[in-house]
Amino acid sequence: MSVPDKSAFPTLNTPAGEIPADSPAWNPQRPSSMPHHRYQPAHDRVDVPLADAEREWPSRRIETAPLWVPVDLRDGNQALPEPMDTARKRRMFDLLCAMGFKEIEVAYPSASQTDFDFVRHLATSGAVAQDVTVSVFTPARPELIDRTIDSVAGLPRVLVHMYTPSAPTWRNVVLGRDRADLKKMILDAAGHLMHRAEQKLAGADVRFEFSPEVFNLTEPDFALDVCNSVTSLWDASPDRPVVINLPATVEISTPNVYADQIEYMHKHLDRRDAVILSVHPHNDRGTGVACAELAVLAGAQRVEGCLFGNGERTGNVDLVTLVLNLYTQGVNPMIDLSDIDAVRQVVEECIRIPVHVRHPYAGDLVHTAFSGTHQDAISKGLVRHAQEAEDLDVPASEAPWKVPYLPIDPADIGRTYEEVIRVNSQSGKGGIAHLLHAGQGLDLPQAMRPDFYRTVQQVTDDTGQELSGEELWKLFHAAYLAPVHDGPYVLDGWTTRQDGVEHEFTATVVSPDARTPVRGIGNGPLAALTNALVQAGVTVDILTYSEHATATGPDAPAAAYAYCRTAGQDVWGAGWDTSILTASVQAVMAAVNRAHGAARD
Ligand SMILES: CC(=O)SCCNC(=O)CCNC(=O)[C@H](O)C(C)(C)COP(=O)(O)OP(=O)(O)OC[C@H]1O[C@@H](n2cnc3c(N)ncnc32)[C@H](O)[C@@H]1OP(=O)(O)O
Ligand SMILES: CC(C)C(=O)C(=O)O
Ligand SMILES: [Mg+2]
Repeated sequence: MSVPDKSAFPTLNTPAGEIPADSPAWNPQRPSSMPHHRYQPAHDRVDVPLADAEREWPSRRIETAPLWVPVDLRDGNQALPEPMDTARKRRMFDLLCAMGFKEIEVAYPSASQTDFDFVRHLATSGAVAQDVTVSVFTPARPELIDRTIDSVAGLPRVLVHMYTPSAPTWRNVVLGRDRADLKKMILDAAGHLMHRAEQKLAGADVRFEFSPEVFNLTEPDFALDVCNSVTSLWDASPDRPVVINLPATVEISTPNVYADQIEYMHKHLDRRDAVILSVHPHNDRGTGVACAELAVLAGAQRVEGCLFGNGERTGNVDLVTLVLNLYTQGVNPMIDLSDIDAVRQVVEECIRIPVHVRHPYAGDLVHTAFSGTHQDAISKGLVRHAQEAEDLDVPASEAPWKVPYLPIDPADIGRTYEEVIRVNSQSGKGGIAHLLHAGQGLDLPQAMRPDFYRTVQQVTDDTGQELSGEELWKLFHAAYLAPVHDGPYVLDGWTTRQDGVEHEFTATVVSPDARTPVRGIGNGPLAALTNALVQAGVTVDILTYSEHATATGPDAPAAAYAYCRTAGQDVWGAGWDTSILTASVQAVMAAVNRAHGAARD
C-alpha cells in the first residue's frame, strides 16, 4: 500500500481549541480555527414569525402538485456564462411546453435586445399554445416596465412579474431607501404597470405577479404590508388572482425557518382566495428542494424553479427533483419526465452546462449500484418484482415498486436496467450473477457464485477498473467454458446411445500422451461419460449438476454447470450449446480439464 505524501495536501489550520468541557467522551472533536464568529444565525438576522401553536406545516402532506413554473429562460438564463439566443431559448421553451408546463417565465425583456426579441418571437410565431401563459420579468422602474409591456403586445395570456428588493441590507445598500420610501416606489411602479397594461394590452388576459426580493430576510410585517398593498392596488380577485411570490433569493437558514415564514404569509395575507402564493427557492445551502417542499406544506400553491437546478450561484430549486420526489409519493406530478435523458440532453445543449453524474434521478450514476450488498438486494428485489407482477397478472411496469435501494423504477423515466448494476472491486457475487443473467441469460447456481466472484475480484483488484457485462462474460468463458477445448483431455467425436434405462457413451479421449478409445455404461449419459473416462485414467465424481435454457425458443442455447471431484480437487465447469446433452458433456469435461490442467501446472 502506498502512503500519501503529506506535502501534497494544502496547508490546513490545525484545530486550535481544547475539547469543549461539555463534550461527551465519545466526541473528541476540537474547535476549528475558522472564523465562524463572522456569521450570524438566521434568527438574529430576521424575525421568524410563527408561534409554536400556530405552526401546522409539520403534520401536513403534499397530496396534489403545485403549479410548477419554470424560470429557466429568465433566472436560469441570467446566470449563464453565455445567455441563450433565440434558437436555444425556443428549443428550451418547446421542451418545457412538451413536458406539460403551463406557465413559463420566458425573459427579462428590458435586460437585452436578445430577451426582448425572444418575447416578440413568441408573440408572432404561433409558438405559444392556447393554455400556456407567458410570464415576463421587470424591475420596478417605469421605463423598463414600458419596455416589458411593449415586448408582450399580441400575446393572448400574459403574467407580468415585477420585483423589488425588500430586505434591510438591499433597501439600504442597493436602493438607498427606507421602508416608507420603498413601499411608495413599489406602489408607484405597480400602479404604472397596471395602467400601462390597460393602455397597451387591451383585450389580452393580463395578470400580475409581485416578488419582494430576498423575502426570507425581510421583516415579516413589512413583507406582509407591501404584499397586501400591492394586491389591493391591483384589485386581486378570485377570477383574476395576483401571484405573490416569496423568494428565498439567497438561502439563509434551515428549511423549517422558510416554512414558518411562508405559513405566516399564507395565514395573514389579505384576499387569500385572490392570491396565488408562490415560492422561489435558491440553493445556496443545498436545501432548495427541502425549502420548496416544506413551503408547499406551509401553504404555497406555486413553485418557481429551473430544470436540473440551473440558476444564480448554486442554482434555483431543481424542478426535476421536485416533480419526481412527488411522483415517488404516488402523487401525479402533472409533468412528463418519462424520457429524462431526452430532457437532460436538450437542457445541456441549451445551457451548455452538464448535469452532474450524481444529480438526483437524472445523473449517469444515480440508478447504478457498484457495491456488493446493494447489488445483491437490487437483484433479489428485481426478481421478486417480476414475480409479484406475475402474481397480480399485470405488466412489471404497472406493479407496485418496492425494489431496495432504487427509489424509482428507472424504466419509468426511460432508463434501462443495464446501468443499474455495474461491477468493480466493491461488487459481490449477487451483482456479478445479475449481469451475466441480464447479458447472457445465465442463471449461475448459488454454490458456483463465490467461485466466479473470486476470479472477478482478482481482476478488479489488480486493475482497479470496472468490468462491463461483456467483459464478465469473457472472463466466465475463459474460466469455465474454454477449458473444454483447452486442457489435457479433449473428446474427439463422442456419441451416446440409450437402451431402456441404460446409456452408453463412446469417444476417443485425446491427451498429450495418447489417443484412447473409451466406452462407458451408466444410468444416464453423464454417468456413462464418467464411466468411460476411467478407461483414459480419469476418475470423476459429479457432485452437483444443473442446466437451463438461456432464453426462450428452440434455438436458445442451454447452459450446464457441473461441480466435479477429480485430480484431488473440487472444481466447477460449464457448458454452452443449443443441445442440452452437449452442454452437459462440456461442463464435465471443462471441470476435468480445469482440475487436471491445474494439477499438471
Ligand atoms: C434575484 C434576481 O434574480 S433579480 C433579477 C436580476 N437579473 C438581472 O439583473 C438581469 C438583467 N439586468 C439588466 O440587464 C440590468 O441590470 C438592467 C437593464 C435591469 C438595469 O441596468 P442598469 O440601469 O445599467 O443598472 P444596474 O444593473 O447597474 O443597477 C441596477 C439599478 O437598478 C436598481 N434596482 C435594482 N433592482 C431594482 C428593482 N427591482 N426595481 C427598481 N430598481 C432596481 C438598483 O438600485 C440600481 O440603481 P442605481 O443605478 O440607481 O444605483
Ligand atoms: C423572483 C426574483 C426576484 C428572483 O429571482 C429571486 O429573488 O431570486
Ligand atoms: Mg431567483
